[in-house]
Amino acid sequence: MENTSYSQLQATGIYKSFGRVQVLNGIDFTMDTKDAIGIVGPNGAGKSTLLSVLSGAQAPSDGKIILNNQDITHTPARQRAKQGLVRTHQIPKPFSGITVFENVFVAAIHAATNDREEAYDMALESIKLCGMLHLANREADSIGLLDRKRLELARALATQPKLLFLDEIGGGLTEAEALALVDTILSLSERGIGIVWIEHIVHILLRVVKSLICMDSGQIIAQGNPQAVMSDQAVIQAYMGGSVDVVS
Ligand SMILES: Nc1ncnc2c1ncn2[C@@H]1O[C@H](COP(=O)(O)OP(=O)(O)OP(=O)(O)O)[C@@H](O)[C@H]1O
Repeated sequence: MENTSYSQLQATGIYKSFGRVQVLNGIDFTMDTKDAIGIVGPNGAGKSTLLSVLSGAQAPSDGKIILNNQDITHTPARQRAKQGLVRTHQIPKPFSGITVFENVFVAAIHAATNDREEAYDMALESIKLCGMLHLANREADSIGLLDRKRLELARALATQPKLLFLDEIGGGLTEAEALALVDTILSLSERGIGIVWIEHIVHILLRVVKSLICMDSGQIIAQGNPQAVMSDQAVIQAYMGGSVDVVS
């Protein structure tokens, strides 16, 4: 599952409003398969909405999204997944009534290949990578939160992503559980999958990402070296003067 092909995503002048509420306010964002980027920011900053717009779940109100020199601004999420742009969700939503393996297989057959044998192999490798082989035949409904998060990751991996967007995949986990996920995510980055990870547990995030973006009120207020971003005055102010957890 080594990702050898290069992919570049470029979003410029992204705006998104819901009715009168302006949620994204002129975002410029560029990444490629070499990147591991974290996104932080206070609640309501627009982080999840940005991932939705980049992955195609929601259309921007204005702006342009280019993937490998091709305009995908109006390309639906399912098509973007086939092009290698995939996101996980804050609240994992496995298909109920089927097994862990079947959940991952469905993802592979929908986004990666029409060949059932190939989809089987992709699903198996994704499940192994996420340390879930022992749970492959369990009903997806019956597993705990950490394993549901792993399943969310395995389903995303089975689509053979080039750029993977993780939305608070550590949320709700204990410290030890979140650390267990870090190793898996690091191995994906090492395999050449570009990672964008929104996470409130910053010291966990900083174990993986090489650069950090802080958003507030629909804008990027700081970006670059993670430690520099977390000690930036505008970032500290955005967290309402409170100190930001950067212990690593
Ligand atoms: N579908 C929607 N309709 C109306 N408002 C929305 C919709 N989706 C998001 N919003 C609003 O947009 C703002 C940004 O939400 P978003 O979830 O992107 O923020 P976030 O930075 O990811 O927050 P959190 O860290 O709490 O998850 C919030 O005020 C939210 O209520």
